[in-house]
Amino acid sequence: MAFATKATIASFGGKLFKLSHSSSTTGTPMAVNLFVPPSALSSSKKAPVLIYLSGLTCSPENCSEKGFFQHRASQLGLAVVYPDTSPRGLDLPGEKDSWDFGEGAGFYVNATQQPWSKGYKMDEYITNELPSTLFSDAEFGKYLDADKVSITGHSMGGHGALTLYLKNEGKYKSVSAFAPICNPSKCPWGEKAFSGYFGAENKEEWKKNDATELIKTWGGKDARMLIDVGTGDNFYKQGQLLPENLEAAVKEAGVKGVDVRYQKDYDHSYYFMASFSDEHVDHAAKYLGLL
Ligand SMILES: N[C@@H](CCC(=O)N[C@@H](CSC=O)C(=O)NCC(=O)O)C(=O)O
Repeated sequence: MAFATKATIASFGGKLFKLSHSSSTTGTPMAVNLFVPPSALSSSKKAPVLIYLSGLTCSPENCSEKGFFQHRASQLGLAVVYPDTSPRGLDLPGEKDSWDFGEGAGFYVNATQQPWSKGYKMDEYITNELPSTLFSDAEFGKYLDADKVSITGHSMGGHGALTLYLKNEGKYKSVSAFAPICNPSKCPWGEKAFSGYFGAENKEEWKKNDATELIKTWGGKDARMLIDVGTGDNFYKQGQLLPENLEAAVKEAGVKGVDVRYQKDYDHSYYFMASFSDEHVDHAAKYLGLL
């Protein structure tokens, strides 16, 4: 059994499994939460999967506890995977010095610069190791449909969802994001993270990991992309998110199927997330054949 089960919690008629496994990509134990809907628990029908990527400082707990994805996912028969946001316990110098870099802030990239290249490989972990380990697991694989996967996320995780979707055309059926960082090469959070993970001068690597840059050369026809941003979000007001830059790139590149919505007065918190999580689950469900 690849996963150790730390807790099994009843939620909206399904089960939330709090799991841990040993990752060869990060070189650490990794926590992950998995919600299995009642339909998959009580029959042999496998559930399509939505991967949710969390923001800065988060663990798998934040969204499982207060994102309310399980509400609609349970009704529709969708499984939800809540991974962690970075390796933990590598003990790299400076790893815990700030809340927006290092532990809890892996940015879903493969770091190329020392010491972060030792284990800060969250792109590889989320794209390959975690799904292949889950889908082939003797206990949990039987619940999950490996051919029907979508991705979503919040803030740093919203950017992770956008970039992993754009980098891996066809792997995910759709993408959505809440208050995503849209153009990290141009905002303080992203400049700090990319300088650390890739090096301040390595702008080619920055481009390959920036959603606004990636969409300029994206080859797909229909982006199936939903983005919500709150107009009362202080991080939006401070220029950390820059959704307008993404919208401009979408327009210039002629990409179809991108819906960016500005939600009046909503902030950056999980009150915002929970208010729209049903709609993001519906967006995923539409392309996963559940609606
Ligand atoms: N500690 C910080 C605030 C950190 C924060 O707001 N994190 C967000 C994600 S921000 C972008 O990735 C979050 O999701 N926090 C967890 C939560 O449960 O709200 C500060 O002091 O400003």
